[in-house]
Amino acid sequence: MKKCMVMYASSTGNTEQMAMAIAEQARKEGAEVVLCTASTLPAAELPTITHWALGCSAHGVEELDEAEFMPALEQIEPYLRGKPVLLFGSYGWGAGAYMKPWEERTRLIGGILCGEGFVFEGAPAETAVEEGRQRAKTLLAQ
Ligand SMILES: Cc1cc2nc3c(=O)[nH]c(=O)nc-3n(C[C@H](O)[C@H](O)[C@H](O)COP(=O)(O)O)c2cc1C
Repeated sequence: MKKCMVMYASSTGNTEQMAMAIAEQARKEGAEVVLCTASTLPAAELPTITHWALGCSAHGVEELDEAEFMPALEQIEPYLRGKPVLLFGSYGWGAGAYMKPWEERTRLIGGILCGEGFVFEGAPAETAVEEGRQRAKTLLAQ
């Protein structure tokens, strides 16, 4: 049984909207889904997860959210080795530049990236939500 964690941090709800769409699609693909925020990470679930969808918006100067997201990501990273990982998140003005170092970091710890990190501007438009659903399908097909 595939078990997908959709873990995210979202200050104004933009990345959260995408997390919901990805979680819904993952369920449609037949996976058990654990949907949580970075601050409500259920640590006991981590060893049981087979597929990962991790969402964080652009923070700082093209960085991940240090306060809420990074502590959860650091807890999760040991479990990403050899597993399919979809990265996603919303940005405001930087065209998603923050995603590249995150992709590299994920590769270095042995995560199997499900394509490039998926970025979208502001609140996700319906076209972005549809791409998110497609990304979730691709993730769960691995
Ligand atoms: C403190 C702070 C820092 C930000 N830094 C960036 C940035 O470096 N690059 C960027 O494109 N957007 C930046 N943004 C904009 C957010 O990424 C953008 O508004 C996004 O849609 C928020 O998504 P969320 O509601 O999921 O957190 C920043 C926003 C805040 C509040």
